[in-house]
Amino acid sequence: MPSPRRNAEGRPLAACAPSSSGSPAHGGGGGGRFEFQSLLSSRAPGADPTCARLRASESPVHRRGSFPLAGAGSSPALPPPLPEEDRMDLNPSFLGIALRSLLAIDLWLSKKLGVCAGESSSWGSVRPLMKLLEISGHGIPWLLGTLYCLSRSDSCAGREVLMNLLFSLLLDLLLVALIKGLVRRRRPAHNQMDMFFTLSVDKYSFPSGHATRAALVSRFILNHLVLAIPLRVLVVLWAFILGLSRVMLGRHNVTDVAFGFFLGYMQYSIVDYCWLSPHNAPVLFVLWNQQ
Ligand SMILES: CC(C)=CCC/C(C)=C/CC/C(C)=C/COP(=O)(O)O
Repeated sequence: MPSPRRNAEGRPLAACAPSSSGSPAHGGGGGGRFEFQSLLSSRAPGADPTCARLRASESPVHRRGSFPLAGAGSSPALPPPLPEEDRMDLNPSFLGIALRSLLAIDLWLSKKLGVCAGESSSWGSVRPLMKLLEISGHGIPWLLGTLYCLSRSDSCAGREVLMNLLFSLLLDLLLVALIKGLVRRRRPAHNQMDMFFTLSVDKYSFPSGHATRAALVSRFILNHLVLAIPLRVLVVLWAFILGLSRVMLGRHNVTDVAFGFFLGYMQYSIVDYCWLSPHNAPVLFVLWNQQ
């Protein structure tokens, strides 16, 4: 006898749940993915409390007079209670519903905004410009640029700021790689994996490394460079457009970028708190000065 279909948590799906595995709507599939599939399974009629009530009332065991009788002339026997895990499925928590709704909106909006995901997309002609923007937020140019400026800097204050920028960029790479490896959310199905120089964890999309870098670097620049107002506005605009371009290119969902901005912003607070100076990290500065 075929075993019943189960949802992402391994709980049995009701018979009226639509079959959803392997559909392109689920982003190409992948082990443990928490996307439309779990959304459908929890909203499937079998998991919906209203539907469950309806089905229960249609069920032969619930029909008046059709219960198996406990004994001749006695009252009808009660149906056996549902197993614990089924009861949990029939009563999804408010948080669960809110998260699943957010996820559905996220996937829908990200697909709608992915207008440069391919050359044939509606804004396909802007794709080269978006890819240029992608390079402006890539880790390699930022790391190499900071190292180059450090090697050319002849003031103590300049070296201190650059040393901290280098520390920020490395911390960012580490944290993003760690979270991507833990969360393992696949990139959107409409993404073309044609990015310049990626690490193995970059097959995952949560959070967006470009968004974390954009928020971190722009906050760093605004706090440590004396810039005229128009240039400050330009820095903020760059960060915002870079984040938006990740979704337009189809690289990310909106929540990857939103969380990336949040993480980058918080990373700057960490850097600011642990600010490296010749007083608290003399070895670093002495070593660099000997270069
Ligand atoms: C020192 C070291 C390990 C440098 C690696 C720099 C590097 C390859 C960074 C990857 C940058 C990248 C492609 C991030 C992915 O950004 P998303 O916005 O697509 O998450």
